Formats: sequence, structure tokens, C-alpha cells
Amino acid sequence: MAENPWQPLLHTFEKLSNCIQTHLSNFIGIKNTPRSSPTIQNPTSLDSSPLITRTNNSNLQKLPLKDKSIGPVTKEDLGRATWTFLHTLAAQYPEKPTRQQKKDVKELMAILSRMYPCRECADHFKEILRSNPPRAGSQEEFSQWLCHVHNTVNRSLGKLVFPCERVDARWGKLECEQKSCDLHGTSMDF
Ligand SMILES: Cc1cc2nc3c(=O)[nH]c(=O)nc-3n(C[C@H](O)[C@H](O)[C@H](O)COP(=O)(O)OP(=O)(O)OC[C@H]3O[C@@H](n4cnc5c(N)ncnc54)[C@H](O)[C@@H]3O)c2cc1C
Repeated sequence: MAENPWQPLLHTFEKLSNCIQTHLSNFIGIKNTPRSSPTIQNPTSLDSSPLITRTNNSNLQKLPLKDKSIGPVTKEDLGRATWTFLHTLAAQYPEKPTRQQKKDVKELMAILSRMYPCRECADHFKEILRSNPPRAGSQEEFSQWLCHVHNTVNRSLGKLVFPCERVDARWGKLECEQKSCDLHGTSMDF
């Protein structure tokens, strides 16, 4: 049978339409599935992929789903991340800090007590700082002070107290090639 004379034109039109659809989908953040391969990939289950695919017929394509790991940050997540930051900072802190570094620690703690993004924690921390002003004359002094302060928070939350003599074993320096992460102190005494 002779080929439909409109076939090449229809084919070109289909390609053009797919192309426009793809660009629009990218623009609004929906993943496009080519028209020629409609698929159903388990639309009801929340598997490891954050996306689900539905048929093109229903015009529902890949839609972003909420993934537990990218859900809202809890007070606990924030706390763990902040303690990781602070204890790592203390582990990296120089043996002989400069005057500026000691000042920075005090300012950082003061800023945390004002801007920590959990109001009750910030207020609580402000109180703790009032009776335990930051001590950052050396690496050891800072990491021990921080451990003590963290334990004060732990106690108020009914958590176990951490043995501060083990703080260096728990929080080591960052593993960076050629000590490129080390903070440099001073050789002078302040
Ligand atoms: C400044 C600040 C104030 C906070 N205030 C509050 C508050 O008022 N109310 C509230 O509900 N939550 C508060 N949090 C959060 C709370 O401290 C915990 O981070 C959160 O409850 C999660 O606890 P976690 O048991 O997973 O371990 P975290 O207490 O987050 O500790 C993380 C890890 O640090 C180690 N660790 C524990 N104690 C010490 C220590 N003393 N020294 C060294 N390492 C230690 C342990 O290995 C532990 O797994 C605060 C957090 C911060 C940073």
C-alpha cells in the first residue's frame, strides 16, 4: 500500500510537539516521559526514588514526592548538626589561639545564644553562657569548656552526661589532605 503522503509531516509535528513538551516540563520542574513509551512504575508505593511515574493518558507524569531524608529539619537534627560543628571547631582550634580567635569564639557563642534557630534552645543557651562564659585560651580549654556546656544541656534534657576526658577520642580533627583544614594560631603569647 502507498505511504500516506501526510506521514512525514505528521512525524515532524510529533517531534516538534515532544520537544515543546520537554522544554515546558523542564521549565516547571516535572520530568517528561516520551509519548511513545507510556509506563506505570508502581504509582502507589513510595520506593527509594523520590519520583513516581503515571501514565501519559492521565496526563500525570513524574511528580516530586516528599522524601523523609529531605523533610523539615527537627530540633534534634539541628542540635546534632550544631554540636558537630562546635565540637569540630573545638578540635581544630589552635593550641595557641590569637587574640582574634579567642574573641571570635566569644562572639560566636553570643551570636548562637541570640540567633540559634530554636527560640527555647537559644534562651536556654544564653542562661548557660551567663554562668559558664566561654573559655578558649587553648584547644584543650575550649574543647573541655564546650563538653561541659554540652553536658549542661544534656542534663537539662535528661540525657546521659558525656565523659569529657574522652572528648578528643569522639571529636577528632577534620581529615584533610596536607593539614589544609587546620586553623593557624600564633607563636606569640597573648
Ligand atoms: C546550643 C544548643 C542548645 C540546645 N538547647 C536545647 C534545648 O533547650 N532544648 C532541646 O530540646 N534541645 C536543645 N538542643 C538540642 C539538643 O542538645 C540535642 O542536640 C538534640 O536533643 C539531639 O540529641 P542527641 O541525643 O542526638 O545528641 P546530641 O546532644 O545532639 O549530641 C551529638 C553527639 O555528641 C556527642 N556528645 C554528647 N554529649 C557530648 C558532650 N558533652 N561533649 C562532647 N560530645 C558529646 C555524642 O556522641 C552525641 O551522639 C540544643 C542544641 C544546641 C547546639
